[in-house]
Amino acid sequence: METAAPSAVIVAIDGPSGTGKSSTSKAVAAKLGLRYLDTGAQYRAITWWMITNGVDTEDPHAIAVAAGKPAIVSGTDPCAPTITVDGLDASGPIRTKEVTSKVSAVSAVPEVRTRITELQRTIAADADGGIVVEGRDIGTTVLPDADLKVFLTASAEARAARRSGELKGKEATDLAATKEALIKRDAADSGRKTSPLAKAGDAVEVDTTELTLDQVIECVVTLVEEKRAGRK
Ligand SMILES: Nc1ncnc2c1ncn2[C@@H]1O[C@H](COP(=O)(O)OP(=O)(O)O)[C@@H](O)[C@H]1O
Ligand SMILES: Nc1ccn([C@H]2C[C@H](O)[C@@H](COP(=O)(O)OP(=O)(O)O)O2)c(=O)n1
Repeated sequence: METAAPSAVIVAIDGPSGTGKSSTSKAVAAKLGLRYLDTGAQYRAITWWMITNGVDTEDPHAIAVAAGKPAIVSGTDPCAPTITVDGLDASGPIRTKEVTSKVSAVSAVPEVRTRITELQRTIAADADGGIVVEGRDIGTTVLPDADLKVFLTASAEARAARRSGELKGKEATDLAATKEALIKRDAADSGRKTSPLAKAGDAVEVDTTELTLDQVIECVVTLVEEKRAGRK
């Protein structure tokens, strides 16, 4: 596996849904002049492609056969991240309830993980100044040599409240249903055989339940700066 230039810092941020991975990673990357990669968006993009191309998302064999077909391209500017599938802007369609309900099944298929993991490693290796990569298995599988690994957690109540606040006005939602869907997705992501959601042994765990987003961002920025100082 190729690695980025020695001065570059690679930060892996993992954790379950609603713990603040995306918001924290984007802000940390923007503050520190790093690139940013949302790996969940890539799994959502391949799921959207399967749905729109008539692939049965409950058939792992059909998913495996199609896994190499879509061209998925991620733009890594933390101030304006983008994702396209076969040249089409997928940033809106990948956030629908349908994609959210099917993404765990699609991302559990080993051929999908191999394909997307390769893309992620290439993007990280090409990020000259360094990158913040967020997901579920970045510290454990995708970038096990990352300079800093952070594992974000928060209570299911806090995570559901954050998510339903976000969904309001877009698609009908209620707190109990959001919490139930979130717990179901956590269980599927943590229980799959290939590269499950897990904290790496050398990750710093940050419980964000009682923290504001700004406090979490500050905490991670400090951790990155400490790592950089330690390498000098
Ligand atoms: N510490 C926090 N306190 C309150 N709200 C937060 C916090 N962290 C994130 N949020 C909000 O919660 C929602 C989900 O955050 P997000 O970064 O998308 O989480 P994840 O990527 O882990 O699913 C967003 O609307 C975000 O603004
Ligand atoms: N590194 C990753 C990132 C996401 N996934 C899968 C599992 C997740 O439920 C989905 C969607 O991830 P995403 O980060 O967009 O989800 P949330 O923002 O937490 O709702 O993708 C994965 O398997 N591995």
